[in-house]
Amino acid sequence: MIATESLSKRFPRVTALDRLSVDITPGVTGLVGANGAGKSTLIKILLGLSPATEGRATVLGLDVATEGGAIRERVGYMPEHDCLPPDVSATEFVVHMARMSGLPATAARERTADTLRHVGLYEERYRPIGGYSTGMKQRVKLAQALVHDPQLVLLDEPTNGLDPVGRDEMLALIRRVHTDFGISVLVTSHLLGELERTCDQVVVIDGGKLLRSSSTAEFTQATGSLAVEVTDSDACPDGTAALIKALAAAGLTVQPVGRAAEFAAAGSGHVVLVDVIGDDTYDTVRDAVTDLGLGLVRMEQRRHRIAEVFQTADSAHERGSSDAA
Ligand SMILES: Nc1ncnc2c1ncn2[C@@H]1O[C@H](COP(=O)(O)OP(=O)(O)OP(=O)(O)O)[C@@H](O)[C@H]1O
Repeated sequence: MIATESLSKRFPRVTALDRLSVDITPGVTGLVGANGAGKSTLIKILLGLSPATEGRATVLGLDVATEGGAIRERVGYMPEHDCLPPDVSATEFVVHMARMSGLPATAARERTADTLRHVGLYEERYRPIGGYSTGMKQRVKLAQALVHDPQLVLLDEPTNGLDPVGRDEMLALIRRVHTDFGISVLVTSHLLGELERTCDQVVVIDGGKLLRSSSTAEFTQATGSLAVEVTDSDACPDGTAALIKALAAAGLTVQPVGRAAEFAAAGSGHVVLVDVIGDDTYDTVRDAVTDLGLGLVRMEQRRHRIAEVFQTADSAHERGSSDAA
């Protein structure tokens, strides 16, 4: 769907993209990188709006250097920054954008109504945009990217400025753009974690260079540890501590509860991580829980979080540099 080959973009003082080669397949793809990593620069090159200094790129098989117009007919773009006129309503603005994309007047009005309903802005669509909340403005930006029924949308930081609930709603909406309409999505974010739930593929860039491009499933593959959560009982007022002791006595390695912060954040603090050494580890855990008379809330294979993949790489890198030093 998108392919870049040794793509570079140099500004006088900074190299925004540095020989980036990546293949992006249809579906929902996250483009992750810190501020200044080169995400917006890449999007502008892919739209044919800004020329690359070196290298090549194609979008839907079209060359960004020579076929920018054809690309923009087939691709929707949601820019990062606030760019909406405050004095017109969402309906007026999105109809205008649909007309600019070449839709006839009636089709533009119909598509606008459908698209605004889809992004959850139906009730407020006749009010001036200047009075909208940040979340509503982000939805208008998304609607104008979708209104001409593109094959692909490029969404630059669509969750920027949103609170946690707004972020979740926007991410769910982005997922539905693909599942309900079959439109492929490239979405940028500086937050690795939020794309893990939304994207099929994640591309990570840093300083304009590709760090990694993998399917989300590869990033989050199962680890060798088991997350176990138990209840307390009258006989064992601290069920977790009793379980840790029993499992250690049975020869299993139990990691400190503090490592299970992601589960604690989800509302359950009593999780222990047990290293799986074979199929009988599951039986050992079950038997220990039963012998102690505790309730087993869950026993599940733990998966990597994407951020951990990079933390591990960073600490290995730091260890390497201090060894060298
Ligand atoms: N027109 C420009 N002239 C000079 N430097 C630029 C220009 N556009 C971008 N840059 C620089 O290129 C680098 C990459 O910028 P870019 O906007 O692509 O990053 P980003 O990953 O999108 O970050 P952000 O999320 O903060 O926008 C930055 O160092 C930026 O300052």
